[in-house]
Amino acid sequence: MYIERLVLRHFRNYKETTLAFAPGGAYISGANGSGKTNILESIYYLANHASFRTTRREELQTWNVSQSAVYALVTQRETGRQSELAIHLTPNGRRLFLNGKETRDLRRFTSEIAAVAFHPGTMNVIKGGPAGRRYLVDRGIFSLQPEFGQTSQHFQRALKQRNALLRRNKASSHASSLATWTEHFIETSVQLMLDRQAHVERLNRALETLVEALGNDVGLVSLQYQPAIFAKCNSSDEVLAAWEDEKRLRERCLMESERLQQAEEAMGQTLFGPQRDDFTIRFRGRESRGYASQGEQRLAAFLLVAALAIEIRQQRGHHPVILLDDVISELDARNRQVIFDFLKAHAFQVLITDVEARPQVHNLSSLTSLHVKQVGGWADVQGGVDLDSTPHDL
Ligand SMILES: Nc1ncnc2c1ncn2[C@@H]1O[C@H](COP(=O)(O)OP(=O)(O)OP(=O)(O)O)[C@@H](O)[C@H]1O
Repeated sequence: MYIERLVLRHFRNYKETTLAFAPGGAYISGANGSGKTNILESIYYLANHASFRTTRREELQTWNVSQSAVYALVTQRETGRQSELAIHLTPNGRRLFLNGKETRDLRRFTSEIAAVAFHPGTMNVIKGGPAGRRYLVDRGIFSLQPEFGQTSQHFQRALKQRNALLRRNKASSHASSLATWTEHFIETSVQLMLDRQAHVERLNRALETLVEALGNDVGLVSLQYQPAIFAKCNSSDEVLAAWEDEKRLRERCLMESERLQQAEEAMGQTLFGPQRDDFTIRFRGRESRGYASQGEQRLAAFLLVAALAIEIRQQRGHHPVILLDDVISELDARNRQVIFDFLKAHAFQVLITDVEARPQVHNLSSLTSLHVKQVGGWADVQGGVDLDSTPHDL
């Protein structure tokens, strides 16, 4: 799919702006702070219902404004079918609209649009702590299976409830409700872990194919899932057996809950489960955080995003939009070439931001040029596809 038209209404520093994009995408230039990333963020938000730089929805809305919206007219490349998607941000939450009608069917909505982003924060998956890696994996699963949102919500609720119980002092009813919530927590944990494991296996297969197709000795990137419940387990046979039998995974969780019971009661929080999981990212067979150079780490992080894009295309049947924020100037010529080779090999729509307008320098002539500047505190966009060539009222 590609975005043909995008309307931003009171989204960050956009008051009321309509943009038209070519199927190949756009090279968006502008000074620091002009509003380039805001365009990419709005598309990512529409597709993923989350921003890649904040968890606070209010931050996306123009300061002191209570109603904001992002609209997109998207075209499915394969069939030419068009649909109109919108997210309204209100003080009571977000509302989704598909072809002008409000919908709560997240699966139907997200089947129309997909987007992946590579931005400065993506590097946290390698340089930062486990939370960033869990986020990368969980968001990846959500992009492929929107129903994963429910799995994750059920798990978070069970964790919150169990933590609340652990914090309360021991009453006679406490033990039985803790046992009930432990059982529920383990049930939701096992589902989450199985989804994570399946996603890692899928991504590793995609990475292998991707790296082979790119050739030129790019270097293999792979992920290894490290569930916290196995941290004290010395037998790899036991770990393998647990992945093959859900019952054993449950038993392992229960063993951990018993082992950590006293510590949990003393600290008033859950000390086992997937909220403590981690993933190892390997580049050329070695742990990338410790061994890979800055450039190699950047390349590894990009390849993880690219593999997800390929998986989305394969599983959902359409091409996601690729959002590259502020990363081109950070790469050396060789790594840049890897990215451009990847983009050339697939018919993705790509939006690239850069402080300077230099699509020709990078041989990206299929992209139209947009330039963003601030006028009176608002973003103003010049250039791009002629709006009259896509006559639609959004
Ligand atoms: N909620 C908001 N309401 C109004 N303006 C906002 C809001 N959030 C951010 N801004 C403004 O948006 C601008 C930042 O936009 P953006 O992050 O897209 O910049 P950029 O062009 O990508 O910059 P850089 O090149 O530095 O990455 C800043 O001027 C900031 O003050």
